[in-house]
Amino acid sequence: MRVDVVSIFPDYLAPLGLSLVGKAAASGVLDVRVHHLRDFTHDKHRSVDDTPVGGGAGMVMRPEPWDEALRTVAPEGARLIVPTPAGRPFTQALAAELAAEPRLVFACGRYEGIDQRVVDSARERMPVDEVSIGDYVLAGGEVAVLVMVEAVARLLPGVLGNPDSLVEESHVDGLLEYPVYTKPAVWESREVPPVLLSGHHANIVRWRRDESLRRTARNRPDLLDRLPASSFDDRDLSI
Ligand SMILES: COC(=O)COc1cccc(COC(=O)c2cn[nH]c2)c1
Repeated sequence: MRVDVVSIFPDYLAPLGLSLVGKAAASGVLDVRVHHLRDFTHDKHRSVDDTPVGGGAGMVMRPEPWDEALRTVAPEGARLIVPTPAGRPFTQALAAELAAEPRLVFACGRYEGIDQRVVDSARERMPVDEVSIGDYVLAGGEVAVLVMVEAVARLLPGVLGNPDSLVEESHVDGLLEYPVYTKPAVWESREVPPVLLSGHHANIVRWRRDESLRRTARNRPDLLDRLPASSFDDRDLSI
């Protein structure tokens, strides 16, 4: 997979060279390229923003540099992702969908945002997703890109040491993951739940499912509404 990122703060994307994503890049599974938006300006001050039409506080990113950057960086066949508080939610399902794409381009907005005509124009050339990583406002899209690239990269074949860990994790089966424990069996007088030491695989599976349901009911009751009724059969969900 090739990933291009356009930003006025390209150094913000340096962490993509580290750890998991860095290894994926080194192994050739992922090819990440970061571009400076100002390289697509032609005025003396390399300006990328201007005052908002219609008034209002702050500045808006000008269409010309973005249009040139995206036409240069994102030829046919790429999918454009624009992080924005006004976007559709970024979910594990969307991460899995993006992991199947050959090319992704991320546009990092700053200030009050990018002139909307850039997005409208790009939609005529390629698929465009305006995506939110959460209901809060950041100073720019760069951090959201780090989040999304990591969530996507870890799904790529060969990136995770143990791909089995992708099966039982939060949001894969619609539930939150059960609590996990390691040695020692007793730590600071706190025992690991005995069922996990019992060696009864079926009991362990059931306990973990119950804990997932309990944790989901406590932290994310909204997720329970989406589950098929069969998910609950005879379970007691007392939290
Ligand atoms: C058309 O899209 C745009 O103009 C995007 O413009 C901006 C402006 C300010 C900040 C951001 C970064 O995204 C978030 O804050 C964000 C994403 N998820 N949750 C919060 C993006």
